[in-house]
Amino acid sequence: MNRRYRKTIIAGNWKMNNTLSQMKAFAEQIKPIIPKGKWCNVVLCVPAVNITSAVRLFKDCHIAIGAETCHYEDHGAFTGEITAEMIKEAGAKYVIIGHSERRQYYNETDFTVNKKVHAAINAGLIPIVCVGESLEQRELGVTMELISYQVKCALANVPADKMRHVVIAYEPLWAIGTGKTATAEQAGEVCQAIRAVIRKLYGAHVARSVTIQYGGSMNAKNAAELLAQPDVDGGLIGGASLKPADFVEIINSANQE
Ligand SMILES: O=C(CO)COP(=O)(O)O
Repeated sequence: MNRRYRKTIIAGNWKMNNTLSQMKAFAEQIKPIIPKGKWCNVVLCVPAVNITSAVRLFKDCHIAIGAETCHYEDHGAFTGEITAEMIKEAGAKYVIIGHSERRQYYNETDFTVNKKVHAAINAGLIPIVCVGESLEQRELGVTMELISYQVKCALANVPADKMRHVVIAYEPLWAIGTGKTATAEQAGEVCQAIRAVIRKLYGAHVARSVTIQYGGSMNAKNAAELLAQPDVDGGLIGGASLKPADFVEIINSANQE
């Protein structure tokens, strides 16, 4: 019922996959099968070099485009990096911030995640902020504390009126690319806890409006069950977003919710 207050967002995270020609082939395959009168929002986050082409290629089928990271400064001597404004001008609407692979391999910290969230908002992009615990942390029983800490850090000094344009993605590290999905109950429980943190920070009205996704081995088979959880408002999908038929099946599951 609360879904009326917020958007369901199915977002693919292509990571370092799909060249321009592979993306063109994907677009050809998905166009005839993607549902038309959809009400969930569909996003593909693609490698930065392909953002402009992706915007053009997927316009007809109403797929919005996102980047996979951005820098937190608005310009400067940061060889190889790109700003949120560059992403925005390239035509993207979203940017993933703080993905666990960025945290693990590129020294992304809760502090830089917060700076990037601000950079994204200032540029007019919707940040998809990733949080999630490792298997060790889950086994130690500190999942909720950790998630709460990550959410609070990411949203530090973000004013309430900007929260309508912030998406949180709960991605347990042990479920990413492993084929091991969180149970619907586990996903629902943590997404509910994230909403409770947002409620404490911003009040019930804002908490009700924020889209919270689940990510981690979501696929055509398990999507419906995960998306049936009242606090799971969509998915951030890696592997299955590379296959047009599977991705469409996930979109169809979301449309039925
Ligand atoms: O990291 C993810 C999305 O950001 C999840 O990846 P998989 O769906 O491949 O597990």
